[in-house]
Amino acid sequence: MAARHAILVVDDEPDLRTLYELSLLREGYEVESAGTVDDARQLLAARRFDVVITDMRLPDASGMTLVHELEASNRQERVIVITAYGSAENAVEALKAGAFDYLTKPVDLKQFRAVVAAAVGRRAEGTPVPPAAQALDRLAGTSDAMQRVRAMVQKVARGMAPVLVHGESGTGKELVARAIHECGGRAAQPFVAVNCGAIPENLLEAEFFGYRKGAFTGAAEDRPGFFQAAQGGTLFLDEIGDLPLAMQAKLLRVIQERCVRPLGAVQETALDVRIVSATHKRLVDEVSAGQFRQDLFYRLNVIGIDVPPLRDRGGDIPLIAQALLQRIARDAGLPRVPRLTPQAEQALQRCRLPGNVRELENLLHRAVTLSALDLLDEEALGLADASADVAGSGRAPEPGTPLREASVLSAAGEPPAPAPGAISLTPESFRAAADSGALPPDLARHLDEVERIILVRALQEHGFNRTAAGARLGLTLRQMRYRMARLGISEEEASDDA
Ligand SMILES: Nc1ncnc2c1ncn2[C@@H]1O[C@H](COP(=O)(O)OP(=O)(O)OP(=O)(O)O)[C@@H](O)[C@H]1O
Repeated sequence: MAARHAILVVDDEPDLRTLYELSLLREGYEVESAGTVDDARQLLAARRFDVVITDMRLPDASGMTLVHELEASNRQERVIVITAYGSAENAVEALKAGAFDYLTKPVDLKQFRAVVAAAVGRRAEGTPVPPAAQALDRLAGTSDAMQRVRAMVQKVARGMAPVLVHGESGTGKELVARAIHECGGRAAQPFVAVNCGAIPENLLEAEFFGYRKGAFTGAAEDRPGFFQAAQGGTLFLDEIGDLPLAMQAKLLRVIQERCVRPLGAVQETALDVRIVSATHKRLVDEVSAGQFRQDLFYRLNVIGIDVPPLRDRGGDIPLIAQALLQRIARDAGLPRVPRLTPQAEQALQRCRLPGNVRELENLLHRAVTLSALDLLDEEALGLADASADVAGSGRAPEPGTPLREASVLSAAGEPPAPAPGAISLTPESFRAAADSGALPPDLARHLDEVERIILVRALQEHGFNRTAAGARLGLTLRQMRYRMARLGISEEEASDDA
Protein backbone atom coordinates (compact mmCIF):
# COMPACT_ATOMS: atom_id res chain seq x y z
CA MET A 1 0.00 0.00 0.00
CA ALA A 2 1.18 3.51 -0.80
CA ALA A 3 2.51 5.70 2.03
CA ARG A 4 0.10 8.21 3.59
CA HIS A 5 0.61 10.98 1.14
CA ALA A 6 -1.89 13.80 1.33
CA ILE A 7 -3.86 14.72 -1.75
CA LEU A 8 -6.19 17.63 -2.37
CA VAL A 9 -8.89 17.08 -5.01
CA VAL A 10 -10.51 20.20 -6.46
CA ASP A 11 -13.60 19.58 -8.60
CA ASP A 12 -17.05 21.11 -8.55
CA GLU A 13 -18.86 17.98 -9.73
CA PRO A 14 -19.74 15.98 -6.59
CA ASP A 15 -19.90 12.66 -8.45
CA LEU A 16 -16.48 13.04 -9.96
CA ARG A 17 -15.06 14.26 -6.68
CA THR A 18 -16.37 11.14 -4.97
CA LEU A 19 -14.99 8.94 -7.72
CA TYR A 20 -11.51 10.44 -7.37
CA GLU A 21 -11.69 10.35 -3.57
CA LEU A 22 -12.69 6.71 -3.45
CA SER A 23 -10.07 5.72 -5.93
CA LEU A 24 -7.38 7.55 -3.95
CA LEU A 25 -8.53 6.28 -0.55
CA ARG A 26 -8.37 2.76 -1.90
CA GLU A 27 -4.72 3.41 -2.76
CA GLY A 28 -4.08 4.41 0.82
CA TYR A 29 -3.78 8.16 0.32
CA GLU A 30 -5.13 10.72 2.71
CA VAL A 31 -7.65 12.83 0.75
CA GLU A 32 -9.31 16.20 1.21
CA SER A 33 -11.49 17.86 -1.35
CA ALA A 34 -12.80 21.23 -2.40
CA GLY A 35 -15.45 22.35 -4.87
CA THR A 36 -14.07 25.80 -5.67
CA VAL A 37 -10.71 27.55 -5.98
CA ASP A 38 -11.55 29.55 -2.90
CA ASP A 39 -12.19 26.43 -0.78
CA ALA A 40 -8.97 24.97 -2.08
CA ARG A 41 -7.07 28.11 -1.04
CA GLN A 42 -8.38 27.78 2.50
CA LEU A 43 -7.34 24.15 2.77
CA LEU A 44 -3.93 24.98 1.34
CA ALA A 45 -3.52 27.81 3.83
CA ALA A 46 -4.13 25.39 6.69
CA ARG A 47 -1.72 22.60 5.71
CA ARG A 48 0.61 21.10 3.15
CA PHE A 49 -0.34 18.45 0.62
CA ASP A 50 1.81 16.29 -1.57
CA VAL A 51 -0.35 16.60 -4.64
CA VAL A 52 -3.18 18.86 -5.78
CA ILE A 53 -5.47 17.47 -8.46
CA THR A 54 -7.60 20.18 -9.97
CA ASP A 55 -10.20 20.44 -12.67
CA MET A 56 -9.59 23.31 -15.07
CA ARG A 57 -13.11 24.67 -15.09
CA LEU A 58 -14.28 25.64 -11.63
CA PRO A 59 -17.16 27.94 -10.64
CA ASP A 60 -15.14 30.82 -9.18
CA ALA A 61 -11.92 30.69 -11.23
CA SER A 62 -9.85 28.52 -13.52
CA GLY A 63 -7.71 25.67 -12.17
CA MET A 64 -4.84 27.58 -13.78
CA THR A 65 -5.20 30.16 -11.02
CA LEU A 66 -4.23 27.51 -8.51
CA VAL A 67 -1.28 26.41 -10.65
CA HIS A 68 -0.04 30.00 -10.82
CA GLU A 69 -0.60 30.70 -7.13
CA LEU A 70 1.18 27.55 -5.96
CA GLU A 71 4.06 28.22 -8.32
CA ALA A 72 4.33 31.87 -7.26
CA SER A 73 4.38 30.99 -3.57
CA ASN A 74 7.01 28.29 -4.11
CA ARG A 75 4.84 25.58 -2.61
CA GLN A 76 6.03 21.99 -2.77
CA GLU A 77 2.72 20.52 -3.90
CA ARG A 78 2.73 18.94 -7.31
CA VAL A 79 -0.27 19.90 -9.38
CA ILE A 80 -2.12 17.61 -11.75
CA VAL A 81 -4.70 19.38 -13.89
CA ILE A 82 -7.70 17.73 -15.46
CA THR A 83 -8.61 19.21 -18.83
CA ALA A 84 -11.63 18.77 -21.06
CA TYR A 85 -11.25 16.33 -23.93
CA GLY A 86 -9.63 17.97 -26.95
CA SER A 87 -8.30 21.01 -25.10
CA ALA A 88 -4.64 20.24 -25.53
CA GLU A 89 -3.78 23.96 -25.38
CA ASN A 90 -4.93 24.09 -21.77
CA ALA A 91 -2.77 21.13 -20.87
CA VAL A 92 0.24 22.70 -22.57
CA GLU A 93 -0.41 26.01 -20.83
CA ALA A 94 -0.64 24.29 -17.44
CA LEU A 95 2.59 22.35 -17.99
CA LYS A 96 4.36 25.53 -19.03
CA ALA A 97 3.10 27.24 -15.88
CA GLY A 98 4.65 24.51 -13.73
CA ALA A 99 1.96 21.82 -13.42
CA PHE A 100 3.45 18.38 -12.87
CA ASP A 101 1.20 16.56 -15.31
CA TYR A 102 -2.29 16.56 -16.78
CA LEU A 103 -5.16 14.17 -17.39
CA THR A 104 -7.85 14.45 -20.03
CA LYS A 105 -11.55 13.87 -19.46
CA PRO A 106 -13.07 11.35 -19.36
CA VAL A 107 -10.42 10.33 -16.85
CA ASP A 108 -9.21 6.78 -17.16
CA LEU A 109 -8.86 5.59 -13.56
CA LYS A 110 -5.86 3.40 -14.30
CA GLN A 111 -4.06 6.35 -15.78
CA PHE A 112 -5.27 8.55 -12.93
CA ARG A 113 -3.68 6.21 -10.38
CA ALA A 114 -0.46 6.01 -12.41
CA VAL A 115 -0.12 9.79 -12.70
CA VAL A 116 -0.80 10.31 -8.99
CA ALA A 117 1.67 7.56 -8.11
CA ALA A 118 4.26 9.26 -10.31
CA ALA A 119 3.59 12.57 -8.58
CA VAL A 120 4.04 11.22 -5.06
CA GLY A 121 5.92 7.99 -5.56
CA ARG A 122 9.33 9.15 -6.61
CA ARG A 123 9.78 11.27 -3.57
CA ALA A 124 9.02 8.40 -1.28
CA GLU A 125 11.31 5.85 -2.80
CA GLY A 126 14.29 7.12 -0.89
CA THR A 127 16.79 5.75 -3.38
CA PRO A 128 19.92 7.83 -3.26
CA VAL A 129 20.09 10.08 -6.26
CA PRO A 130 23.00 12.12 -7.56
CA PRO A 131 22.75 15.63 -6.14
CA ALA A 132 21.12 17.90 -8.70
CA ALA A 133 24.00 20.36 -8.37
CA GLN A 134 26.40 17.80 -9.84
CA ALA A 135 24.28 17.39 -12.93
CA LEU A 136 24.13 21.14 -13.41
CA ASP A 137 27.84 21.59 -12.76
CA ARG A 138 28.61 19.28 -15.62
CA LEU A 139 27.20 21.98 -17.88
CA ALA A 140 30.27 24.18 -17.59
CA GLY A 141 30.20 27.85 -18.54
CA THR A 142 29.17 31.10 -16.93
CA SER A 143 27.90 32.96 -20.00
CA ASP A 144 24.39 34.41 -19.82
CA ALA A 145 23.30 31.79 -22.32
CA MET A 146 24.53 28.89 -20.18
CA GLN A 147 23.05 30.41 -17.05
CA ARG A 148 19.73 30.61 -18.82
CA VAL A 149 20.01 26.98 -19.92
CA ARG A 150 20.81 25.86 -16.36
CA ALA A 151 17.92 27.87 -14.93
CA MET A 152 15.54 26.31 -17.45
CA VAL A 153 16.83 22.83 -16.62
CA GLN A 154 16.14 23.38 -12.95
CA LYS A 155 12.71 24.76 -13.66
CA VAL A 156 11.51 22.04 -15.99
CA ALA A 157 13.12 19.16 -14.09
CA ARG A 158 10.36 19.22 -11.48
CA GLY A 159 7.48 18.37 -13.82
CA MET A 160 6.55 15.90 -16.51
CA ALA A 161 6.23 18.37 -19.37
CA PRO A 162 7.88 17.14 -22.56
CA VAL A 163 10.98 19.18 -23.38
CA LEU A 164 12.50 19.78 -26.80
CA VAL A 165 16.19 20.71 -26.72
CA HIS A 166 17.42 22.50 -29.82
CA GLY A 167 20.98 23.22 -30.81
CA GLU A 168 23.71 22.47 -33.32
CA SER A 169 25.52 19.18 -33.24
CA GLY A 170 27.86 18.80 -30.29
CA THR A 171 26.53 21.77 -28.30
CA GLY A 172 25.58 19.64 -25.28
CA LYS A 173 21.95 18.73 -25.92
CA GLU A 174 22.29 15.29 -24.43
CA LEU A 175 24.06 16.73 -21.40
CA VAL A 176 21.09 19.08 -20.94
CA ALA A 177 18.66 16.16 -21.22
CA ARG A 178 20.61 14.20 -18.61
CA ALA A 179 20.65 17.21 -16.30
CA ILE A 180 16.85 17.51 -16.61
CA HIS A 181 16.58 13.86 -15.64
CA GLU A 182 19.03 14.07 -12.77
CA CYS A 183 17.65 17.27 -11.30
CA GLY A 184 14.11 15.89 -11.17
CA GLY A 185 12.30 13.30 -9.15
CA ARG A 186 13.15 10.57 -11.66
CA ALA A 187 16.90 10.68 -11.09
CA ALA A 188 16.98 7.24 -9.49
CA GLN A 189 15.14 5.73 -12.45
CA PRO A 190 16.57 4.90 -15.88
CA PHE A 191 17.63 7.49 -18.43
CA VAL A 192 17.40 5.88 -21.85
CA ALA A 193 19.00 7.75 -24.76
CA VAL A 194 18.01 6.84 -28.30
CA ASN A 195 19.47 8.24 -31.50
CA CYS A 196 16.42 8.25 -33.75
CA GLY A 197 18.55 8.78 -36.85
CA ALA A 198 20.66 5.70 -36.26
CA ILE A 199 18.05 2.97 -36.19
CA PRO A 200 17.21 1.27 -39.48
CA GLU A 201 13.66 2.10 -40.46
CA ASN A 202 12.43 -1.49 -40.45
CA LEU A 203 13.57 -1.99 -36.85
CA LEU A 204 12.14 1.19 -35.39
CA GLU A 205 8.90 -0.27 -34.05
CA ALA A 206 10.56 -3.31 -32.48
CA GLU A 207 13.24 -1.13 -30.90
CA PHE A 208 10.82 1.44 -29.51
CA PHE A 209 7.94 -0.75 -28.42
CA GLY A 210 9.58 -4.15 -27.92
CA TYR A 211 8.22 -7.46 -29.12
CA ARG A 212 6.98 -10.83 -28.02
CA LYS A 213 8.65 -14.08 -28.89
CA GLY A 214 7.51 -15.21 -32.35
CA ALA A 215 6.16 -11.78 -33.34
CA PHE A 216 8.29 -11.98 -36.49
CA THR A 217 10.98 -14.20 -37.91
CA GLY A 218 13.98 -13.90 -35.66
CA ALA A 219 12.04 -12.82 -32.57
CA ALA A 220 13.39 -15.71 -30.51
CA GLU A 221 12.42 -14.25 -27.14
CA ASP A 222 10.40 -11.43 -25.57
CA ARG A 223 12.26 -8.15 -25.69
CA PRO A 224 11.34 -4.85 -24.09
CA GLY A 225 11.59 -1.70 -26.18
CA PHE A 226 13.05 1.69 -25.28
CA PHE A 227 9.77 2.78 -23.73
CA GLN A 228 9.64 -0.18 -21.36
CA ALA A 229 13.33 0.26 -20.55
CA ALA A 230 12.70 3.88 -19.57
CA GLN A 231 9.69 3.01 -17.38
CA GLY A 232 9.57 5.37 -14.41
CA GLY A 233 12.40 7.44 -15.86
CA THR A 234 13.20 9.52 -18.92
CA LEU A 235 13.34 8.61 -22.59
CA PHE A 236 15.70 10.89 -24.50
CA LEU A 237 14.87 10.97 -28.21
CA ASP A 238 17.92 12.42 -29.89
CA GLU A 239 17.65 13.65 -33.49
CA ILE A 240 13.88 13.37 -33.32
CA GLY A 241 13.70 15.22 -36.65
CA ASP A 242 15.15 12.14 -38.35
CA LEU A 243 12.22 9.93 -37.45
CA PRO A 244 10.30 8.80 -40.54
CA LEU A 245 6.70 10.05 -40.79
CA ALA A 246 5.13 6.61 -40.30
CA MET A 247 7.02 6.17 -37.04
CA GLN A 248 6.11 9.69 -35.94
CA ALA A 249 2.44 8.69 -36.05
CA LYS A 250 3.08 5.63 -33.88
CA LEU A 251 5.15 7.60 -31.43
CA LEU A 252 2.42 10.21 -31.13
CA ARG A 253 -0.11 7.54 -30.30
CA VAL A 254 2.03 6.09 -27.52
CA ILE A 255 2.69 9.52 -26.05
CA GLN A 256 -0.98 10.46 -26.14
CA GLU A 257 -2.35 7.21 -24.80
CA ARG A 258 0.52 6.67 -22.37
CA CYS A 259 0.59 2.98 -23.02
CA VAL A 260 2.52 0.74 -25.31
CA ARG A 261 1.81 -2.57 -26.98
CA PRO A 262 4.86 -4.62 -27.95
CA LEU A 263 4.78 -6.24 -31.43
CA GLY A 264 2.91 -9.52 -31.20
CA ALA A 265 1.39 -8.68 -27.80
CA VAL A 266 -2.31 -8.50 -27.04
CA GLN A 267 -2.14 -6.39 -23.90
CA GLU A 268 -1.01 -2.80 -23.61
CA THR A 269 1.25 -1.72 -20.77
CA ALA A 270 0.70 1.61 -19.01
CA LEU A 271 3.69 3.94 -19.28
CA ASP A 272 5.18 6.41 -16.88
CA VAL A 273 7.93 7.89 -18.98
CA ARG A 274 9.05 11.46 -19.36
CA ILE A 275 9.98 12.44 -22.89
CA VAL A 276 12.86 14.76 -23.62
CA SER A 277 13.76 15.12 -27.28
CA ALA A 278 16.49 16.94 -29.15
CA THR A 279 17.16 18.13 -32.65
CA HIS A 280 19.63 20.24 -34.56
CA LYS A 281 16.93 21.01 -37.11
CA ARG A 282 14.37 23.77 -37.02
CA LEU A 283 11.38 21.52 -36.52
CA VAL A 284 8.99 24.33 -37.41
CA ASP A 285 10.50 24.33 -40.90
CA GLU A 286 10.25 20.56 -41.04
CA VAL A 287 6.58 20.86 -40.14
CA SER A 288 6.03 23.44 -42.92
CA ALA A 289 7.83 21.17 -45.37
CA GLY A 290 5.58 18.26 -44.41
CA GLN A 291 8.53 16.31 -43.00
CA PHE A 292 7.41 16.42 -39.39
CA ARG A 293 3.92 15.96 -37.98
CA GLN A 294 2.56 19.15 -36.50
CA ASP A 295 0.63 17.31 -33.77
CA LEU A 296 3.76 15.46 -32.65
CA PHE A 297 5.77 18.68 -32.71
CA TYR A 298 3.14 20.25 -30.52
CA ARG A 299 3.29 17.35 -28.07
CA LEU A 300 7.08 17.29 -27.82
CA ASN A 301 7.72 21.01 -27.78
CA VAL A 302 5.75 21.94 -24.67
CA ILE A 303 8.93 23.46 -23.26
CA GLY A 304 11.76 24.43 -25.59
CA ILE A 305 15.39 24.86 -24.53
CA ASP A 306 17.89 26.38 -26.95
CA VAL A 307 21.53 25.46 -26.49
CA PRO A 308 23.57 28.09 -28.32
CA PRO A 309 26.54 27.19 -30.51
CA LEU A 310 29.94 27.46 -28.86
CA ARG A 311 30.94 30.43 -31.06
CA ASP A 312 28.20 32.48 -29.35
CA ARG A 313 29.64 31.77 -25.90
CA GLY A 314 33.36 31.84 -26.67
CA GLY A 315 34.04 33.19 -23.17
CA ASP A 316 32.98 29.80 -21.77
CA ILE A 317 35.67 27.93 -23.70
CA PRO A 318 38.39 28.04 -20.99
CA LEU A 319 35.99 26.67 -18.34
CA ILE A 320 34.56 24.04 -20.65
CA ALA A 321 38.07 23.04 -21.76
CA GLN A 322 39.09 22.69 -18.11
CA ALA A 323 36.08 20.48 -17.39
CA LEU A 324 36.83 18.37 -20.45
CA LEU A 325 40.51 18.03 -19.54
CA GLN A 326 39.55 16.85 -16.07
CA ARG A 327 37.35 14.18 -17.55
CA ILE A 328 39.95 13.13 -20.15
CA ALA A 329 42.63 12.87 -17.44
CA ARG A 330 40.34 10.87 -15.18
CA ASP A 331 39.33 8.47 -17.96
CA ALA A 332 42.95 8.00 -19.01
CA GLY A 333 44.11 7.55 -15.40
CA LEU A 334 46.58 10.44 -15.67
CA PRO A 335 48.19 11.49 -12.40
CA ARG A 336 47.70 15.19 -13.14
CA VAL A 337 45.11 17.14 -15.10
CA PRO A 338 46.79 18.87 -18.07
CA ARG A 339 46.30 22.61 -18.30
CA LEU A 340 46.21 25.05 -21.19
CA THR A 341 48.59 27.97 -21.54
CA PRO A 342 46.80 31.35 -21.68
CA GLN A 343 47.85 31.60 -25.35
CA ALA A 344 46.31 28.20 -26.04
CA GLU A 345 43.08 29.32 -24.38
CA GLN A 346 43.04 32.43 -26.52
CA ALA A 347 43.77 30.43 -29.65
CA LEU A 348 40.88 28.12 -28.83
CA GLN A 349 38.57 31.09 -28.41
CA ARG A 350 39.59 32.36 -31.83
CA CYS A 351 39.18 28.97 -33.36
CA ARG A 352 36.25 28.03 -35.52
CA LEU A 353 34.73 24.99 -33.90
CA PRO A 354 31.78 24.01 -36.10
CA GLY A 355 31.48 20.73 -34.21
CA ASN A 356 31.06 22.77 -30.99
CA VAL A 357 31.93 21.21 -27.62
CA ARG A 358 32.36 17.76 -29.12
CA GLU A 359 34.99 19.11 -31.51
CA LEU A 360 36.70 20.88 -28.64
CA GLU A 361 36.68 17.63 -26.72
CA ASN A 362 38.21 15.71 -29.65
CA LEU A 363 40.84 18.36 -30.09
CA LEU A 364 41.83 18.27 -26.41
CA HIS A 365 41.77 14.50 -26.35
CA ARG A 366 44.12 14.40 -29.28
CA ALA A 367 46.43 16.95 -27.68
CA VAL A 368 46.57 15.02 -24.40
CA THR A 369 47.21 11.78 -26.25
CA LEU A 370 49.97 13.16 -28.41
CA SER A 371 51.69 15.41 -25.89
CA ALA A 372 53.47 14.13 -22.83
CA LEU A 373 53.37 17.56 -21.20
CA ASP A 374 51.11 18.81 -18.44
CA LEU A 375 50.93 22.24 -19.99
CA LEU A 376 49.37 22.31 -23.43
CA ASP A 377 50.28 25.15 -25.75
CA GLU A 378 48.94 26.15 -29.17
CA GLU A 379 51.28 23.75 -30.88
CA ALA A 380 50.12 20.82 -28.79
CA LEU A 381 46.57 21.70 -29.78
CA GLY A 382 47.57 21.85 -33.44
CA LEU A 383 46.48 25.49 -33.53
CA ALA A 384 49.81 27.17 -34.04
CA ASP A 385 48.77 28.32 -37.54
CA ALA A 386 45.10 28.75 -36.85
CA SER A 387 45.21 32.26 -35.43
CA ALA A 388 43.46 33.75 -38.46
CA ASP A 389 40.58 31.38 -38.07
CA VAL A 390 38.30 33.69 -36.13
CA ALA A 391 35.50 32.23 -34.06
CA GLY A 392 32.09 33.55 -34.85
CA SER A 393 33.17 34.90 -38.22
CA GLY A 394 30.68 32.57 -39.84
CA ARG A 395 33.22 32.00 -42.59
CA ALA A 396 33.26 28.65 -44.26
CA PRO A 397 36.68 27.01 -44.16
CA GLU A 398 38.79 27.57 -47.24
CA PRO A 399 38.56 24.54 -49.47
CA GLY A 400 41.40 22.16 -48.74
CA THR A 401 42.50 23.87 -45.54
CA PRO A 402 41.18 21.68 -42.79
CA LEU A 403 43.93 22.94 -40.49
CA ARG A 404 43.28 20.73 -37.55
CA GLU A 405 42.34 17.73 -39.60
CA ALA A 406 45.58 17.85 -41.57
CA SER A 407 47.66 18.14 -38.43
CA VAL A 408 45.95 15.17 -36.84
CA LEU A 409 46.54 13.00 -39.77
CA SER A 410 50.22 13.70 -39.89
CA ALA A 411 50.47 13.33 -36.14
CA ALA A 412 48.80 9.95 -36.47
CA GLY A 413 51.52 8.92 -38.88
CA GLU A 414 49.92 9.48 -42.24
CA PRO A 415 51.43 11.76 -44.90
CA PRO A 416 49.93 15.26 -44.68
CA ALA A 417 47.18 16.05 -47.13
CA PRO A 418 48.27 17.79 -50.33
CA ALA A 419 45.96 20.81 -50.36
CA PRO A 420 43.78 21.51 -52.17
CA GLY A 421 41.99 18.33 -53.17
CA ALA A 422 41.49 14.91 -51.74
CA ILE A 423 43.92 12.10 -51.11
CA SER A 424 42.80 8.78 -52.35
CA LEU A 425 43.19 6.41 -49.45
CA THR A 426 44.28 3.15 -51.00
CA PRO A 427 44.69 -0.03 -48.94
CA GLU A 428 48.45 0.67 -49.15
CA SER A 429 48.08 4.12 -47.65
CA PHE A 430 46.01 2.66 -44.84
CA ARG A 431 48.73 0.15 -44.25
CA ALA A 432 51.42 2.80 -44.36
CA ALA A 433 49.47 4.89 -41.87
CA ALA A 434 48.92 1.96 -39.58
CA ASP A 435 52.48 0.69 -39.83
CA SER A 436 54.25 3.98 -39.25
CA GLY A 437 54.03 6.18 -36.21
CA ALA A 438 53.09 5.26 -32.68
CA LEU A 439 50.29 2.86 -31.97
CA PRO A 440 47.22 4.79 -30.87
CA PRO A 441 46.50 4.48 -27.15
CA ASP A 442 42.76 4.41 -27.87
CA LEU A 443 41.93 2.66 -31.13
CA ALA A 444 38.24 3.58 -31.15
CA ARG A 445 39.02 7.26 -30.77
CA HIS A 446 41.80 7.07 -33.32
CA LEU A 447 39.48 5.48 -35.86
CA ASP A 448 36.83 8.07 -35.07
CA GLU A 449 39.33 10.78 -35.88
CA VAL A 450 40.30 9.16 -39.17
CA GLU A 451 36.63 8.74 -40.05
CA ARG A 452 35.96 12.34 -39.17
CA ILE A 453 38.77 13.58 -41.40
CA ILE A 454 37.50 11.53 -44.31
CA LEU A 455 33.92 12.69 -43.88
CA VAL A 456 34.93 16.33 -43.61
CA ARG A 457 37.06 15.99 -46.70
CA ALA A 458 34.29 14.31 -48.69
CA LEU A 459 31.87 17.02 -47.60
CA GLN A 460 34.27 19.74 -48.64
CA GLU A 461 34.84 18.07 -51.98
CA HIS A 462 31.14 17.92 -52.61
CA GLY A 463 30.23 21.42 -51.55
CA PHE A 464 28.79 20.11 -48.27
CA ASN A 465 26.17 18.09 -50.07
CA ARG A 466 25.71 15.15 -47.71
CA THR A 467 24.01 12.97 -50.27
CA ALA A 468 26.83 13.34 -52.77
CA ALA A 469 29.55 13.07 -50.13
CA GLY A 470 27.89 9.95 -48.75
CA ALA A 471 27.56 8.40 -52.19
CA ARG A 472 31.25 9.06 -52.81
CA LEU A 473 32.03 7.04 -49.67
CA GLY A 474 29.48 4.33 -50.30
CA LEU A 475 27.14 5.60 -47.57
CA THR A 476 23.44 6.40 -47.69
CA LEU A 477 22.26 9.85 -46.63
CA ARG A 478 20.93 8.33 -43.40
CA GLN A 479 24.26 6.69 -42.59
CA MET A 480 26.06 9.89 -43.46
CA ARG A 481 23.85 11.96 -41.19
CA TYR A 482 24.30 9.55 -38.34
CA ARG A 483 28.07 9.47 -38.70
CA MET A 484 28.27 13.25 -38.90
CA ALA A 485 26.15 13.60 -35.78
CA ARG A 486 28.15 10.99 -33.92
CA LEU A 487 31.44 12.63 -34.76
CA GLY A 488 30.22 16.17 -34.14
CA ILE A 489 30.66 17.33 -37.71
CA SER A 490 28.62 20.49 -38.09
CA GLU A 491 25.49 20.11 -40.09
CA GLU A 492 25.31 23.84 -40.37
CA GLU A 493 27.61 23.90 -43.33
CA ALA A 494 26.21 20.71 -44.68
CA SER A 495 22.55 21.60 -44.38
CA ASP A 496 22.30 23.40 -47.71
CA ASP A 497 22.53 20.21 -49.67
CA ALA A 498 20.03 19.02 -52.20
N1 LIG B 1 28.81 22.97 -21.20
C1 LIG B 1 29.54 21.84 -21.26
N2 LIG B 1 30.47 21.60 -20.32
C2 LIG B 1 31.22 20.48 -20.35
N3 LIG B 1 31.10 19.52 -21.29
C3 LIG B 1 30.18 19.70 -22.25
C4 LIG B 1 29.35 20.87 -22.27
N4 LIG B 1 28.53 20.76 -23.33
C5 LIG B 1 28.83 19.61 -23.94
N5 LIG B 1 29.82 18.96 -23.30
C6 LIG B 1 30.42 17.67 -23.70
O1 LIG B 1 30.54 17.71 -25.12
C7 LIG B 1 30.24 16.47 -25.70
C8 LIG B 1 29.08 16.61 -26.66
O2 LIG B 1 27.89 16.92 -25.92
P1 LIG B 1 26.48 16.25 -26.25
O3 LIG B 1 26.64 14.85 -26.70
O4 LIG B 1 25.58 16.51 -25.10
O5 LIG B 1 26.07 17.15 -27.51
P2 LIG B 1 24.81 17.02 -28.47
O6 LIG B 1 24.38 18.39 -28.77
O7 LIG B 1 23.81 16.09 -27.87
O8 LIG B 1 25.46 16.35 -29.75
P3 LIG B 1 24.72 15.66 -31.00
O9 LIG B 1 23.85 16.69 -31.62
O10 LIG B 1 25.85 15.30 -31.89
O11 LIG B 1 23.97 14.48 -30.47
C9 LIG B 1 29.92 15.53 -24.55
O12 LIG B 1 31.08 14.82 -24.21
C10 LIG B 1 29.53 16.47 -23.43
O13 LIG B 1 29.79 15.90 -22.17
